[in-house]
Amino acid sequence: MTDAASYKDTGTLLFLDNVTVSFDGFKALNGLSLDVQAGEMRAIIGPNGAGKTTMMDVITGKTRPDSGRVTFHLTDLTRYDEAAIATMGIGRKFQKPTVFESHTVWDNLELALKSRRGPLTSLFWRLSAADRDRIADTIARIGLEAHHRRIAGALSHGQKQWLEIGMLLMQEPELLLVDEPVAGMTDSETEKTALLLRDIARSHSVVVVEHDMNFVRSLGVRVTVLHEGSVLSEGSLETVQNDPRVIEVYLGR
Ligand SMILES: Nc1ncnc2c1ncn2[C@@H]1O[C@H](COP(=O)(O)OP(=O)(O)OP(=O)(O)O)[C@@H](O)[C@H]1O
Repeated sequence: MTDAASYKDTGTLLFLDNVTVSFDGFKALNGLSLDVQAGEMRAIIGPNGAGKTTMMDVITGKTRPDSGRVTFHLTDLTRYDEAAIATMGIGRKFQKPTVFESHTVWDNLELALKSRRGPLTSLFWRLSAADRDRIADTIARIGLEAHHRRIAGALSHGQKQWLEIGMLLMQEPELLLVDEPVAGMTDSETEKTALLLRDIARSHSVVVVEHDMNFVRSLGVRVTVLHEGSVLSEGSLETVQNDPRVIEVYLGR
């Protein structure tokens, strides 16, 4: 049985198969293989330059690999562009929040919902009661009930990050890619973000890249350590933290 077949049998949602990406001869990803199960939340850690961002770029179609395959539900993503991949159900949240600062929390979520339905529809389209319920539910989920009429620009950094996660949820992605969500957050915001992602992971698959080990610990999920463009170690946070190779290249520095 090939690798691909065995992954399929165990419910793999996303499979990076021996992916290599070179920039001017330098291999940012070097034979990277990784699988994420349907319904799983996976944390990706690794030192600066390990290839984490490049990996996200390859999954979302921003960067094309030199070789290897990236499959989502057995569809080879390397044949599609960013817009098509987003439509297939992969949503990405970049490190810096990109909310519409001069719009309210509610309007940001409404815009995210409309943009999913396409520019032409959104010109004439009115919110249904079900749409309003979805926006209200999402506001509750991201903990911004008391702030829904506030201008996004007036929110704290953490609240903006949660709003952007909410905007991502409005697009109903099956898989969320979340890049360093707690960078710059207070401890209390970090704890709330872990709870939010754990809640989201009950109904979505999630890949989260993060440097903050306390945050990764509180997620309580399988961890993949990247180093020099490939997987160095994988398992629980405790397992990878005790792996001598990880200690040498990353945690022990
Ligand atoms: N467009 C590019 N051109 C040239 N080199 C690049 C390019 N993008 C990334 N690299 C290099 O590829 C390597 C992997 O970069 P990448 O950003 O994926 O790492 P990372 O794990 O996300 O790091 P960090 O934690 O610092 O964000 C780095 O050495 C980086 O300098």
